[in-house]
Amino acid sequence: MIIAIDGPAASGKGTLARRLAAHYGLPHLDTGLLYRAVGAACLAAGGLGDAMAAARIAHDLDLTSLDADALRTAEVGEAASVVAAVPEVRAALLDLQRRFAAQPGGAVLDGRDIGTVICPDAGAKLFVTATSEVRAERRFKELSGRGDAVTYDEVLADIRKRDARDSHRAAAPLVQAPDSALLDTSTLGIAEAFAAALALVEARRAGT
Ligand SMILES: Nc1ncnc2c1ncn2[C@@H]1O[C@H](COP(=O)(O)OP(=O)(O)O)[C@@H](O)[C@H]1O
Ligand SMILES: Nc1ccn([C@@H]2O[C@H](COP(=O)(O)OP(=O)(O)O)[C@@H](O)[C@H]2O)c(=O)n1
Repeated sequence: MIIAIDGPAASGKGTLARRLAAHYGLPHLDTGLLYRAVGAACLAAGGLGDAMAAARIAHDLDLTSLDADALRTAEVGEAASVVAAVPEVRAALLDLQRRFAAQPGGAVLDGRDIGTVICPDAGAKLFVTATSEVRAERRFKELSGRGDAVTYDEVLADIRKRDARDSHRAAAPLVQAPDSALLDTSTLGIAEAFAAALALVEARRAGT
């Protein structure tokens, strides 16, 4: 079974994807990390202005060398969102994601376009969301907890700007797939959100 999980920044999709993958014994791919890795490499190479350089970096991306912790900063999130709007970058990352999804037994992938573009035939699709204030609070706690010098207001502004860019770009915009189940986690803790996500996936498996 392929489980596709999409949603805006810090909605909790990665947390749910990891838990669902552990529950079903499936491999998990955090596709945001791919775009973060391309964004970080562009920053290191001098900037985000060269779309073709970004596409080359995406094409040569080595999945085994991703440093997830180093990539989860606000600055890299913003850079990821900029390079993610480049169609050639998305095209360069397409096969890798589809191959991951095609593993025997299935996989869990989370991102922005999994249910719409990468795995349109996924057996279960979730669109995870929460209010921007709740998401900013969660991301603020996460980033300040690891020692990043950010304020709540900066995180909220960053999330709003990134969501707007991700939703309004021409290439694979962030949009809920019509056949996905909506899960709003604004008032749910992690355990409650996981229980709700599991119930939605089980309902899809049962064909209800
Ligand atoms: N339902 C929830 N309640 C409270 N905190 C949550 C919830 N879901 C996720 N979090 C926390 O919010 C932060 C962002 O979650 P994450 O799963 O990384 O989101 P995303 O993958 O959508 O960016 C993490 O620190 C995570 O532990
Ligand atoms: N499938 C995906 C995953 C991420 N992305 C881009 O990559 C950025 C970082 O994604 P992420 O999932 O790591 O971000 P968070 O939701 O964790 O903040 C997003 O803002 C999107 O611009 C995308 O375009 N498509």
